[in-house]
Amino acid sequence: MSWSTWWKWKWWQRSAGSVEGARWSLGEPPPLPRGAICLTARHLTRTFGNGQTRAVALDRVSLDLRQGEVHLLMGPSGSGKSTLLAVLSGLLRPDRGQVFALGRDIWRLPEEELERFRLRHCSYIFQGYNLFPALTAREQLEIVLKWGEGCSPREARKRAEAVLGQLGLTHRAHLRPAELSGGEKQRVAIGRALVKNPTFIFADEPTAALDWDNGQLAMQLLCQCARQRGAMVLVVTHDPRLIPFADRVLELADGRLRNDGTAPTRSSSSVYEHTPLPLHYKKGPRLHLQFPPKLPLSS
Ligand SMILES: Nc1ncnc2c1ncn2[C@@H]1O[C@H](COP(=O)(O)OP(=O)(O)OP(=O)(O)O)[C@@H](O)[C@H]1O
Repeated sequence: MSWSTWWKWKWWQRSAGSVEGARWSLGEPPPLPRGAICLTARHLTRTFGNGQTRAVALDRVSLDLRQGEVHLLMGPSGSGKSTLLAVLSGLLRPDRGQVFALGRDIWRLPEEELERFRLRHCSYIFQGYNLFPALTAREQLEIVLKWGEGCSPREARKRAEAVLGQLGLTHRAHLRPAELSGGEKQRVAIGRALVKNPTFIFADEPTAALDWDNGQLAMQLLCQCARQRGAMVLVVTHDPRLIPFADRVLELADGRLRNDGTAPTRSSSSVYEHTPLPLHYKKGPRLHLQFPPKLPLSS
């Protein structure tokens, strides 16, 4: 391959949002193989309040999370699930303990570097969608690319449209959140999480506000992201019906891990692959995400 062909190929990878291209541009090592430990927590402790109102949300929690796998974090209300997700994802500083992500102790990074790390590697999905009311579905995705990666408007639009197309939302791209159904809003939120090709996806009760059909669809999208794109997915949930989608299930009780997910769930990928789509989605084409999205070579 000549130098100019190589350069064009690298440019295309980068502009197409490919992980390889993005990593190359950051001078980072190649991605870890599926199943490799990519995020490690050691002895995490987090309390809120003091004196009589002191609550121990996390009590010396240690765990390992793996590339390309879907992890469920379960436990009773108040057991510390959201706190653990926030600490692991760089949103909430622990009182004690360490979080190693891609070999870096994230809570030792300077604030600016931590922010860059979150922007580049982490995506968040919440029960309440957290969409901007004034932006259309397409703009919700574009803003992530323009603001987070400094993409040109043209490139951002192309990538946003490609992901919305794969989510079956092309015909809804011009609508604002108030004009979308709950399931569509969650698909936009998932699209916004996926469009930047994150290394880690953190989802807090992503299916809680959805009916079961849309909940399954949301989980299928997250599973595809893990399987095809190699993302580490961590989902906080109360819903045991999501267990068949997971590679590993971690259980918290009173801020302590009952099990650390070391034992994988029964062949979850085959369960996932054979989970039928909800009936009304069978009428349309089956959703298959591709990472990076297929984009035309000419811009
Ligand atoms: N900002 C806060 N201020 C005070 N206490 C808090 C705060 N956030 C969490 N806590 C306390 O920490 C503990 C764990 O809360 P957390 O929200 O992590 O649990 P959870 O398992 O996610 O609960 P749920 O399933 O109900 O969302 C609870 O006792 C909670 O009251």
